[in-house]
Amino acid sequence: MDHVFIEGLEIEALIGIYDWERRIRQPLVFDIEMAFDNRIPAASDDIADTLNYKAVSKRLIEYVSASEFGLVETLAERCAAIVIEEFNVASVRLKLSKPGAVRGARAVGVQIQRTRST
Ligand SMILES: Nc1nc2c(c(=O)[nH]1)N=C([C@H](O)[C@@H](O)CO)CN2
Repeated sequence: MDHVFIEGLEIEALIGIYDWERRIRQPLVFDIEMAFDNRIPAASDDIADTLNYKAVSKRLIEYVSASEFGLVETLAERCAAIVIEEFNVASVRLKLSKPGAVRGARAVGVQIQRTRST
């Protein structure tokens, strides 16, 4: 299966379980891999036939910027659902990193894989 990917998409959000985290915005980084048959846009050379990574990025920036969840698990799940439902993607792997959240670690976070239920 082919994929369309978005790597290192940085978005600031209000996220975290501690009081101090509810008062600031923190950078989050998304790495997203979406299953898609790229043979159709490759044959037509038409952007309308693609899974448009710019459109997906724009939608996630809008959603994540306005979100206020406590856990990265919750935000990752909602973002995967947006990709599957709004962009008709059959399967998505999404890694959500929270850089600098834990002293000594470059980043912490979650990685999930979700498949559309038919
Ligand atoms: N599995 C998780 N562990 C932790 C989370 C989380 O969202 N998922 N969040 C925190 C704090 O908000 C942390 O990021 C602040 O340093 C701790 N553990």
